[in-house]
Amino acid sequence: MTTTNPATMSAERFALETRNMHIYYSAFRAVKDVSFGVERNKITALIGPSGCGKSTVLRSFNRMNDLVPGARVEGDVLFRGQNLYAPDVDAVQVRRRIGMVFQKPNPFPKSIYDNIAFGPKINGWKGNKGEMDELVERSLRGASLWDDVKDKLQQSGLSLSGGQQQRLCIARALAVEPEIILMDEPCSALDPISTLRIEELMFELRQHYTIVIVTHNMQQAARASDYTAFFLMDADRAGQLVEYDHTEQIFQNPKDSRTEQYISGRFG
Ligand SMILES: Nc1ncnc2c1ncn2[C@@H]1O[C@H](COP(=O)(O)OP(=O)(O)OP(=O)(O)O)[C@@H](O)[C@H]1O
Repeated sequence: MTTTNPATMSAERFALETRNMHIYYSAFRAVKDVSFGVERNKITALIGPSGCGKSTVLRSFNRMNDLVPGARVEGDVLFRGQNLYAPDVDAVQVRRRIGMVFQKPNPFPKSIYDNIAFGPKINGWKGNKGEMDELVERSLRGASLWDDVKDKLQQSGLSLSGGQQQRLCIARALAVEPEIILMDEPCSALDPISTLRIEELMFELRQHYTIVIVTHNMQQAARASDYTAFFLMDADRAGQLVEYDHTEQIFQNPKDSRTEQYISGRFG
């Protein structure tokens, strides 16, 4: 049967969709009237000058803003066609299906193995030890870290290099089998080689997951994303979406002159 309902069609195409989304911190409107769809199994980069609301938008995608007193979202944020902010939606379940990797690698002060096993366990993991071993291996392989750590799974996650710690955090996110991975400047604390490794990893992960990344690094957005959303503050300091398109289009032939000025380094 062909689907003709526009809401269902957009849920099939988009992993996430915002419609007239406004985000406030108490009385301050940080993000104004943002509407766009995040394509499934693609990498979408959010770019724009400091303070334009990139992280705020990213955090709205898995209800991380709920943890900030005074923060509130208006409008719709749809995940599989369902409003993430509907009263019957459990934010903890949302965060299981929409994982997050932060700017600074933040492994738990536990063994490498337990860093991975922790999430599934608190989510009510029912398997046996052998199955957990498999899940740990699969997650570490998924984050391209298995070969580095397979002989030292009981060592502390904090003993790894910065780039390895970030891949451990990605493995930890994968362990709870999310559909979407949000990354907030995941490479800003890493050296160029570790950065490239994470970018290669993102390309691999794209086969199975949808990725949204906030980055300050324009080269990174240009080389490592499929779609780019460019945000800018208006006169009231509220972040607005200026342009959203294929990354190639944004970087080679942007429609809005402000995008052109930003990517050519004339402001921000
Ligand atoms: N917890 C908070 N409480 C109050 N205001 C906040 C909070 N977090 C962010 N803001 C404000 O919301 C606006 C958007 O911030 P946000 O961190 O989303 O921007 P950004 O584009 O990610 O910036 P940067 O690139 O510097 O990380 C800014 O004016 C910021 O001061």
